Amino acid sequence: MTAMDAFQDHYPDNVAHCYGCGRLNPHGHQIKTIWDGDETVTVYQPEPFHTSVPGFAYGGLIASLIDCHSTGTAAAAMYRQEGRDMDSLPAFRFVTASLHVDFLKPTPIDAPVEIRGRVQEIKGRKVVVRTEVRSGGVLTARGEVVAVQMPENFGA
Ligand SMILES: CCCCCCCC/C=C\CCCCCCCC(=O)SCCNC(=O)CCNC(=O)[C@H](O)C(C)(C)COP(=O)(O)OP(=O)(O)OC[C@H]1O[C@@H](n2cnc3c(N)ncnc32)[C@H](O)[C@@H]1OP(=O)(O)O
Repeated sequence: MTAMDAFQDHYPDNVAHCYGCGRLNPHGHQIKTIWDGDETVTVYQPEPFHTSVPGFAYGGLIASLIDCHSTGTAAAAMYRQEGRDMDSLPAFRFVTASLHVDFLKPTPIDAPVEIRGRVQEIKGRKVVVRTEVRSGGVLTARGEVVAVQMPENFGA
């Protein structure tokens, strides 16, 4: 893979339909996340229909971006820890066990948001990711996600 490939571009087709991050979901956000040193970065431009209070983004959008940025970060961190290529099998599939968001300031809707994540902990099947959301360089939200490798019997 090249340095600019997004993590989500490597998700196998059968897990590429997520509303937040699936490249095969035409109605979804289709976020793209890359490494920047030890941090991960996603940049996303909200649309006018993501409005909460006019001029500002809906909190659910911000939570969704944090969520999928973090599950992607969790998968990428596992590959990095094991020194594996992101296209190698078996794939590390992560789902969200816990999503915590602090909304610090309103997030403007008319400017790109930048989400940066750092891996806080990797333990067994669990990865904890801390994220910060900025608009125009201003910190507007913080998140913490517990991502867990999807069990074989997921949804059973
Ligand atoms: C970059 C490379 C790319 C290559 C390819 C990659 C492949 C693709 C990758 C990705 C695909 C895309 C996927 C997108 C996903 C987007 C996000 C979503 O919207 S996901 C939908 C919403 N989430 C659910 O529906 C989960 C429902 N919950 C469950 O199924 C279970 O509760 C699950 C799997 C999350 C955990 O259940 P257990 O039985 O497997 O896990 P236990 O053994 O209990 O816990 C493991 C560890 O996690 C902690 N944990 C579990 N639940 C927790 C919670 N709620 N809060 C805090 N910690 C929790 C536990 O304390 C434990 O940690 P301790 O080992 O003790 O340190």
